[in-house]
Amino acid sequence: MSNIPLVRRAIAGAALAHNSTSEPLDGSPDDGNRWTPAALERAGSTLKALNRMAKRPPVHILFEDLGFTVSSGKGERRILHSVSGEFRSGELTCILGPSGAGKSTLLDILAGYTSIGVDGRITVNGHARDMRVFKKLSSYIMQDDLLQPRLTVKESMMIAADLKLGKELGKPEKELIVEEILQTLGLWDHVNTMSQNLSGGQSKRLSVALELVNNPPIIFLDEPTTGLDVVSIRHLVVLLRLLSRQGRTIICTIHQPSASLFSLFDRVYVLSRGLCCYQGAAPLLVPYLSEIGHVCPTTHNPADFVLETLLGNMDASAQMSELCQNGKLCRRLDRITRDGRRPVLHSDESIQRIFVELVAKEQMQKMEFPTSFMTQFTILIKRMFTQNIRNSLSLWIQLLHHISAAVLLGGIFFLIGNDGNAPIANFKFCVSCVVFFMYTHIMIPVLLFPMELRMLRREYFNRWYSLKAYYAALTLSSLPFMVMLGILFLIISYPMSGQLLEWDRFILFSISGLMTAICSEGLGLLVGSTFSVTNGSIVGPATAAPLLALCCYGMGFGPYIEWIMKWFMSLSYLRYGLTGLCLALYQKRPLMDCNVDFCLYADTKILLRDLGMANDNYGTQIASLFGFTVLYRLVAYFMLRYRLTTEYKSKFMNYVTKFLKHR
Ligand SMILES: Nc1ncnc2c1ncn2[C@@H]1O[C@H](COP(=O)(O)OP(=O)(O)OP(=O)(O)O)[C@@H](O)[C@H]1O
Repeated sequence: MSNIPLVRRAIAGAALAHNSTSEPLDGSPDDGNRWTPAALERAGSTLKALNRMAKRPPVHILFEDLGFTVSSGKGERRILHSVSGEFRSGELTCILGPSGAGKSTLLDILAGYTSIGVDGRITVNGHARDMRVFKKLSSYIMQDDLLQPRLTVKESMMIAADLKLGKELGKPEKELIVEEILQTLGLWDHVNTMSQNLSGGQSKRLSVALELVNNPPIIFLDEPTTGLDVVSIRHLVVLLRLLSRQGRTIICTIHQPSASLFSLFDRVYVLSRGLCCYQGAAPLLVPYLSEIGHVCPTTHNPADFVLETLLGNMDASAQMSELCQNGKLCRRLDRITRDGRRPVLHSDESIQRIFVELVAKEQMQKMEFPTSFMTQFTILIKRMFTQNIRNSLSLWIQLLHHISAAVLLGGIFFLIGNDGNAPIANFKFCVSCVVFFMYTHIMIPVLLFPMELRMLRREYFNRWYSLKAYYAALTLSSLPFMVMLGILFLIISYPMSGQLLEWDRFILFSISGLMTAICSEGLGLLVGSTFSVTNGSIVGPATAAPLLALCCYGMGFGPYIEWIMKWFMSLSYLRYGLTGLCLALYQKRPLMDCNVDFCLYADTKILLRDLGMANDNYGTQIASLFGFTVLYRLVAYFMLRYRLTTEYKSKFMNYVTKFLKHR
C-alpha cells in the first residue's frame, strides 16, 4: 500500500510547523510543539520509496583556489577569484550573493558543466574529481525549465524513471517513486496535465522532480525556487533538507531566501564579486557578521542583511573575503558549530574507503548509462513519435503545405510531362520539386533543433541517455512523416504535370525526391546543431542557394560544361537529386508527343545530352545522395557532441593552446 498521503502530510506538517514558529536561527530543541530538525527527520523517514534507494556513499566536495576566467575580444575577465570551500554530505547548502556575484558560475564549475577557463582544484572525498564517476553520482537542475511540452507530468516522470533507473526497479516501484516525488512537490493533482500547460512554478517543480527520480547522492540546483509561491518554496526546501538527511550533498543557489527559509539550510556560502565572503553554518552567519562590525538587527532577515551589507559597502566583500581567507576558513568555522546540530554520518576515513571502492567499481563497469543503447533508443523514439503525433497543428500545417505545393506545381506545369515542345518547362518542374524538398526539410531542423538542443543538453548532462541513442532516434523518428507527406506531394503533382504513368518511373522519381528530402534534413540538422536559430536561419538558405545554382548549371550546353564547374557541381547534392529525377523521367523513353513541325527534344536522349546528364547513371545518383546524407549526419553528430561535451571542448582547447605555444 502506498503511504503517499502520509508523506505529503508529514512534509506539509513539518513545513507549516516551521512556518508558524519564530524559532531562533541557531535551531531549536525538539519540544514536541515546534518544528525542529528532528521533526523533519521523522518526516523524512516516511519517504519510503526514496529512502529505499539511498544506498550510495556520502560525497564530500572540496574546492581550493577555484578561479574562472572568460576571454573576449576586449581581453580576459576574471569571474571567480580563487575561492575555496567545502560541501559535505548530509548537509543542505545555499549559495547566496548579489546578482552577478558568480553563484551560477560556481555551480556550473562544481557540477562539471563548465570546464574551460577554470583553474584550481576540486576533490571528491579526498580524490581528484573523476568526471566520469562524478557525473554518475550527481544531478544538475538548471535554471531553465526545459520540459517535453506535449507529455503529461506522469509520462515525463515515467520516461525519466525508465531511463534513469533502468531495470534496477520494476514498474510498480518506479510508479511508487514517481508518485511519492510528485506528491511531495505538490504535482500529484496535475499528473495528467501536459507540461506545456503547467504554470511557471509547476514547470519548475517538474524539472526538479525529474532529476530526483534516481535519487543521486549529489544534487546541484540553480535557483530552484524561482517562480514558486511561498508554500511551494517551503515544500521544496523541506524536501531537499530531508534528502540531505539521507546522506546526500545538496547545493543550491537562492536569490533571496526569507528568514524562515534561511534557517532550513545547514550551511551558507556567500559570494560577492567572485569572492567568498563567508562559508559556514547558517546559524553562525549573524554572529560572524557582528564580529566584523556588521550587526544584524534582531528583526532583520540575515540573508537580506548580508546582501544589503555587500551591496551597500564597496569594501565589505574584500573585508569579509579576507577574514574567511576566501573560503579556506570554512573547516574551522564548521567546528564552531555546537555538537548535535548537524548529523555526522561517517568519519572522513570511512567515507574515503567506501568512495574508493565505489570509484573502482564504477570504473570497472563498462556501462556508462543506467540503460542499454536499445532501451534508450526505444524509449526516445517512442517519446519523439508521441510528441510529433500530439503536435496536431504542426501536422496539419505540414499536410496543407505538401498538398497546396503539389497542387500549385501541378497547376503551373499542367500536363506538360509528355509534350515534346515543352521539355524545358518539364525540367523546371523537376527543379521545382528539388527546391520544394530541399527548403521544406532544411528549414525545419534549422528552426527547431536549437530549442531541442537546450533540452538535450540538460538530459544528456544528467546522463539520461547516450548521444548515439538520441541521435539514432532523432534520425529515424522524422522518417515516416517525411516519407508519407513526400509521397502525398508526388501522388498529386506527378500525374497533374502529365508525367508518364508508369510505376517504375514513378517509383524512381519518388526515391530520388525523397532522398533529396532526407539529405536536406541532414544538412538542416548540421546547421541547426552548429548555429543558433538567428544565425541558422541566415546560414541555412545561404548554404542552399549556391547548391541550387550549381545543380541547374549547364542547362542547354551540357556537353560543354567546363571541368572546374563539373567538379563544383559534384559537390552539390542537389545536382544528384535533380539528375535522378530527370533520369527517372527521360531515360529509355519513347519519343515525346510533338504538336508542331519539329520538336528537337522529342527524343529525350538529346534532352539529357543538353542537360549534361547523358552519361549519368541513376544508381550513382542515389548512392551519392546516400553518401551526402551520411556525411551531413555524421558531421552534425560530431558538432552536437562537440557542443555538448565539455571534455571534447577542453581537449580541443588544449590542442589549440599547445599548437599556439609551439609556434
Ligand atoms: N561565459 C561568460 N562570458 C562572459 N561573462 C560571463 C560568462 N559567464 C558568466 N559571466 C559573468 O560573470 C558574472 C557572474 O555570472 P553568474 O551567472 O554566475 O552570476 P549569478 O551570481 O548567478 O547572478 P544571478 O543571481 O543574477 O543569476 C556576471 O557578471 C556574468 O555576466
